[in-house]
Amino acid sequence: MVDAEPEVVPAVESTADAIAAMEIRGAATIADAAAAALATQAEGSPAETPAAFRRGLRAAARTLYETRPTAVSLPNALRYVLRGADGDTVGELRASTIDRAESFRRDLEHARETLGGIGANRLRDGDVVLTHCHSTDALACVEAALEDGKALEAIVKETRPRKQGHITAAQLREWGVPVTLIVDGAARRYLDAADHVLVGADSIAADGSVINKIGTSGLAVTARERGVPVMVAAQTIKLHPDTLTGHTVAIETRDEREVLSDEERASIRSSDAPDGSAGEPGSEDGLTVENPAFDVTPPRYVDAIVTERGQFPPESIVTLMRELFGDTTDEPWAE
Ligand SMILES: O=P(O)(O)OC[C@H]1O[C@H](OP(=O)(O)O)[C@H](O)[C@@H]1O
Repeated sequence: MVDAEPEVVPAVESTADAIAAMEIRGAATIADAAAAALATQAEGSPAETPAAFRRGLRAAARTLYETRPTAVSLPNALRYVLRGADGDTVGELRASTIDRAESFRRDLEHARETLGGIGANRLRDGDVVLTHCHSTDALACVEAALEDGKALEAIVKETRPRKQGHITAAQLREWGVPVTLIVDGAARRYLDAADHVLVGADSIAADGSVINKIGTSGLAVTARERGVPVMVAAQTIKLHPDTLTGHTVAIETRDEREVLSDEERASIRSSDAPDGSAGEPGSEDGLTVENPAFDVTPPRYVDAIVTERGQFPPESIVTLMRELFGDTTDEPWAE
C-alpha cells in the first residue's frame, strides 16, 4: 500500500505564502509565524496515528522551510518545535507540539526585551542612530533607551527595493523619535551626523559575519571609514549553526520586478538598440536585473553583536553558538 500524502492544514500553506511574499517578514517575525503555523498544524491535523501526525508535522515544517532561505531563525524555530513533539498518542503529540510552539514564541518575546535592555546601554542621551531596513531587534534597543528616558534621533535609510525603512520610520515616529529619511545612496553623507549604525541580522555566521539586508556591508565599511561604530542587534535564534561546520549561508535572490517593473523595463528598452534586442518584456533584451536580498558584512566591520545573552565582539560569537547549538544540525523535517 502506498502512503497518502501527509496532510498540511490550509493555514500552514497560507502562512508559507505570506512569508514567501514578504507579507510576513523580518527574521524574528518569520520565526514566530512559523512556530504559530506548526501549532495550527498540530491543532488541525486529521491524523489518526502518531506516525501520520509526525508525517504531517514534518510536511508542514518543510512547506515553511522552503519559503525563504537566508534567515536562519526560520529553521531554528522549526527545529525547536519539532524536537518538542513528544508522546505516544495523537493527543499527547498534539498537546506537546502546541506547548512547545507557545514556549518558543514566549521566549522570542522575552529575548527581544532582554536584548533591547542590553543594547540600550550602548545608546546615550542625545545620540543619533542610523538604521538600515527594519529590524524588531534593532528597534527594541531604541525602545528600551527611550524607556530609560534617553532622547534619541534617527537617520533612516529607505532600503531599496522594498523600502522597509518606511516601516522603521513609522515605528520611530510613533515613539516620538525625530526621523530623517534618506535614500540609500546618501548614507555616507549622513554618517558624520550619526553616533551609531544600528542594524539587525537575518543570520550570523560562526566567524562573526553578519548576513543582513542588502546594503548593510557597504554601510558598515563606510561607517568604519568615518569612525562610526556598527551595532548589530540579533537574538540568538539568528545564530546559524550550519556555519560551525563550514557551510555558507544561502543568499536569497528575489524577483527582478521588485527592482524594475515591466513598465519601467519597457521604458528603458530602445527600439534603436544596434543589436535589435527590443522584443517583448521578459525576452532577451540585453538588460539584466539582479536582486539579491542580503549581503555579508565581515566581522572586522562590526563593533558589537547584541543578543539576549549579552553583547559580543563578532569574533567571539562562535563560543555562544557552540554552547547553544552544539556541532550537530539535523533537519527533523526531512522525509
Ligand atoms: O528579526 P528582525 O530584527 O525583526 O529582522 C531582522 C532582519 O530581517 C529583515 O529581512 P527581511 O525584510 O525579512 O528580508 C532585515 O534584513 C532585518 O534586518
